[in-house]
Amino acid sequence: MLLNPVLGKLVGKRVVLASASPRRQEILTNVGLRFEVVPSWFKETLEKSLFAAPYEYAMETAKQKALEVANRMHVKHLRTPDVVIGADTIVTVDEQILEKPVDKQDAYRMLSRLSGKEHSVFTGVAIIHCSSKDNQLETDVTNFYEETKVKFSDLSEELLWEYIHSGEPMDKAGGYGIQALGGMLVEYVHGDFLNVVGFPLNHFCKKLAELYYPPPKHNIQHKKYDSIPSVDTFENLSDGESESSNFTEHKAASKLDNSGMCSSGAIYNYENSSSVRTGFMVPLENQSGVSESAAKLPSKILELMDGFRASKALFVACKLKIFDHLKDKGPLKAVDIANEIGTSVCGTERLLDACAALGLLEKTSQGYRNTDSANTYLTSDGEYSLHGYIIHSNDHVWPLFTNLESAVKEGSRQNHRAFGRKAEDLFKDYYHSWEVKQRFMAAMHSIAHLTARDVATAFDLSQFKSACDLGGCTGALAHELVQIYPNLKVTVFDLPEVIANISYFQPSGQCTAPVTFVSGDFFKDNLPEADLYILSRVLHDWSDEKIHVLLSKISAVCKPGCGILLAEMVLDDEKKNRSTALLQSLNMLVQTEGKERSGSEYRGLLEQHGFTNVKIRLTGNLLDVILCVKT
Ligand SMILES: O=c1[nH]cc([C@@H]2O[C@H](COP(=O)(O)OP(=O)(O)OP(=O)(O)O)[C@@H](O)[C@H]2O)c(=O)[nH]1
Repeated sequence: MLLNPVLGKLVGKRVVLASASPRRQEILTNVGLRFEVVPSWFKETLEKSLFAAPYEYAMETAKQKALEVANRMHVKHLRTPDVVIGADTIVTVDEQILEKPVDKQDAYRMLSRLSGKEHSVFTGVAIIHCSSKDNQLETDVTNFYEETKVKFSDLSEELLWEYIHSGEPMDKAGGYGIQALGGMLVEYVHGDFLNVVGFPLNHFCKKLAELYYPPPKHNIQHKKYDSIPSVDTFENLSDGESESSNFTEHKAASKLDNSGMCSSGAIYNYENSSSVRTGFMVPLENQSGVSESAAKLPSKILELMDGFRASKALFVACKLKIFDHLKDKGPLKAVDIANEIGTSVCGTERLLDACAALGLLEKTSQGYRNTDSANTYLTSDGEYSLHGYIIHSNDHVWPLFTNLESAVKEGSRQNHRAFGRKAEDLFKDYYHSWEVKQRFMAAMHSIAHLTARDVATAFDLSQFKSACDLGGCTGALAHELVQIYPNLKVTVFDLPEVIANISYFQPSGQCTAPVTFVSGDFFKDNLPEADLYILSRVLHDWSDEKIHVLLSKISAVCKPGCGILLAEMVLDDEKKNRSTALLQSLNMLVQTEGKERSGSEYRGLLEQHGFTNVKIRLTGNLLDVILCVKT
């Protein structure tokens, strides 16, 4: 595909759009960019008089919007995004900056200023590349702006007020939307139309091209990307592995010395106008016998084809406790690690090398050591350890997924094939042995702990005095809730087998008094009284029929004003965009009678039981949150 190699460089990265603007979301979605939306909380209150030019104000605001999201995600989500995009659109006329009108009078003031005149629309954009070093967020900011000139016709008072009463001006810079009714006010546009709508796509692609395809060294002084690379240049911008696909590599590449060796040791060939990393070239002979890169290498498909290898390497490294073994130690040689854990040297060395290449370990001439992420997430005893979930994935999910074909053919769970027995009840499967129960609870605990803050803060829950976390397992979310809402009393309600086993997972040195554990089966037993019922990763386990049973029980004990908080991966209504959630739905197919559902599907289920005012928040973390109240 000729058009997408620049945006293709963002594939596989965690890209976040720090904007609530539906127009920006649409512009970027329309060109196939995959991203999460995390609206910025940065207030647009920078002192305008401090800026020499209006575009500097827009660029700075865009930067602050994006930095706020990058910082928040780094702290709250414990998962640093790779790229955060922020934007700010302003209109300038008669040396005045116009932003979004605060009310109809303000819209009138703006539009009457624009009537019959030419004005400028500036959008400032910030592209922030993020990384985490020693748990500190590191950011690399690229900032630019685009200007478009727009001329309005003379607008009569009547037209102005009719337009204002349409409601369109209110959330738009300068008080008009050029893409809709506001288009009728416009005599001409000079420049990028999408810039007026809120996002200068063309300039954005050029910036990405500059960042990801810097000009060859001998051209650096002369060549300026003053347009998106022409189409034949795009062909050189292969989407395959022959190009360095990573922003930091390009940073390194731009520091090349004369030997053609960059600081990371990769060799670059500057003979051609497109710089290529020779190590990843797949030489092909063309008719004139000249080698050229396999430009159409289907890297995405190859990545998917081999994805299971990377998963399994991670699983085995965790199972063998390699990250535990390396924790808090200097680099260790493969032979020492192999001797310690009782494995072959040749096999261990290959596994360690693969883990290093996957970014899980660092390899130096002295040996291997953990990355910061490995210390945080892959050792078995860290506060935010995912070890339990990884072992569960290896021992439980993996055998089930090997039967995915049968699950798809039969439309049902595959426990009998994977484990040789048909569990009559979903959770009986986990609780038949202490070891399996411990493993399952550790898995549930690690995800609940990692997502608890986002779930607890997605909505302001301070109006509720008591909450009952149905199926709340080890209480990870409950403990987070009582920290955030000190007046909230939380009861965790779960099966007796679970409640009997929670002590291992309780936070140490913390007052746990406000969390109470009650055992019972939410399908069979009376539910504890509460103002708010929480169902986190519960509904996805069950069929619609069972969900109706549960919701009608909750509805029966819920007074008006009481609510339900759901935490699930919420699918988009068309079920086509959120691959992690869609794969999770396959996961539900192989092991449960449930599935992941869209926002509309959850809304439909809840409304049937009198829970209205359904609000959905996509958190950008693993679980999204839905809040509704009983009317
Ligand atoms: O012709 C149009 N002009 C402008 C717009 C929309 O106006 C807003 C501009 O506001 P801002 O840049 O502050 O962005 P917000 O919407 O507040 O979202 P953030 O979360 O990014 O701050 C923007 O939405 C433009 O799309 C328009 O639609 N048409």
